[in-house]
Amino acid sequence: MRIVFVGCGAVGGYFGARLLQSGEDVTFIARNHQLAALKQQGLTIKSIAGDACITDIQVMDKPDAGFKADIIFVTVKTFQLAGALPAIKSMLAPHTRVIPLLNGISAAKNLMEGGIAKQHILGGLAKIIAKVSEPGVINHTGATPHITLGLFHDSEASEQTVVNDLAQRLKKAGISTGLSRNIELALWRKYLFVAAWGALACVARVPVGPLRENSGTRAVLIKLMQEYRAIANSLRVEINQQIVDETLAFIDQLPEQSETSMQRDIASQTPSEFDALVTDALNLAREQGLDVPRLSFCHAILALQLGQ
Ligand SMILES: NC(=O)C1=CN([C@@H]2O[C@H](COP(=O)(O)OP(=O)(O)OC[C@H]3O[C@@H](n4cnc5c(N)ncnc54)[C@H](OP(=O)(O)O)[C@@H]3O)[C@@H](O)[C@H]2O)C=CC1
Ligand SMILES: CC(C)(CO)C(=O)C(=O)O
Repeated sequence: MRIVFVGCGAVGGYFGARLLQSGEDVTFIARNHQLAALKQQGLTIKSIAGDACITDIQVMDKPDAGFKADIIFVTVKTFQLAGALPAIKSMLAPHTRVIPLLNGISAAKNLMEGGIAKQHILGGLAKIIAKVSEPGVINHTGATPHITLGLFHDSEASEQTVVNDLAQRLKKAGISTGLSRNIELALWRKYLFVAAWGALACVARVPVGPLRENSGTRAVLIKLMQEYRAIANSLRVEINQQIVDETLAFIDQLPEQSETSMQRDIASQTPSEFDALVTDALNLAREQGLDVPRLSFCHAILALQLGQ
């Protein structure tokens, strides 16, 4: 099975490397410094789950003519998805399945709006705390690396075979893998965590420790999570109080200094996933006629800072 990762950053590089170690046929579509480093020195993983150094990587900046994939994991950032579409499209054969591992709840929709037919797309999400520390080097510092796969509610039931086969390969590679019967809910659950925490953390400009310990910001965080929950519920995604409580409990046990990638990106004035994590949610709330005062506040402050 030919597995391609479009984007070889923290997520693509980590999971691609683990699949390579397990003997899978993996190709990366990469660019810039990462492309040069992968060609010259290979891929190095520095990880709390064990280091790895893999030379002789199959990597291209754009797929060769006629190069087709069986599985394409999309592992670029949300604002890079449109730019990755030509590479994805050129690797599609009728049986190819495309699995976005991006944060947010709109990647599948954006792939479809970008011209990728629905039958090619399966659901997925990644959990890991990792970053590219220097070209060719992925630093995994937190969380058990995990991938959840699942069919969308309107996918063909026969697609389950593809998902099951891929899950077996991921597990064989030592990757914690979950199969979700409700991938929309799983994506929203992750969204509730990373977007609500991220939006407030970007406004407050503090790591998670002070944000959750200060009674004022903790109260705002809880209300903001309820607003994300209300948006999900208005779309018939069953984020319930138990999920909100579990998400808060998860935030409560993160290392004090944790920050979200959107927070780091905004602080360093590099492009961020603000549109996918904050603006998308606000637009959905407006479409549904919901009053979301904390989300509106965070959006207004951040949009102003970002010059939008
Ligand atoms: N990092 C983490 O711990 C986690 C991240 N996520 C999510 O996963 C997604 C990916 O994040 P992450 O891996 O951190 O991001 P990175 O920035 O580390 O990696 C993205 C990579 O894709 C490359 N890229 C972008 N467009 C193209 C293109 N058209 N062709 C080839 N390569 C391209 C980028 O290159 P360049 O640098 O040159 O732009 C970069 O190397 C995001 O949605 C993120 O929110 C989810 C869970 C955890
Ligand atoms: C899980 C977490 C918080 C890891 O960095 C993330 O997905 C993000 O920061 O975007």
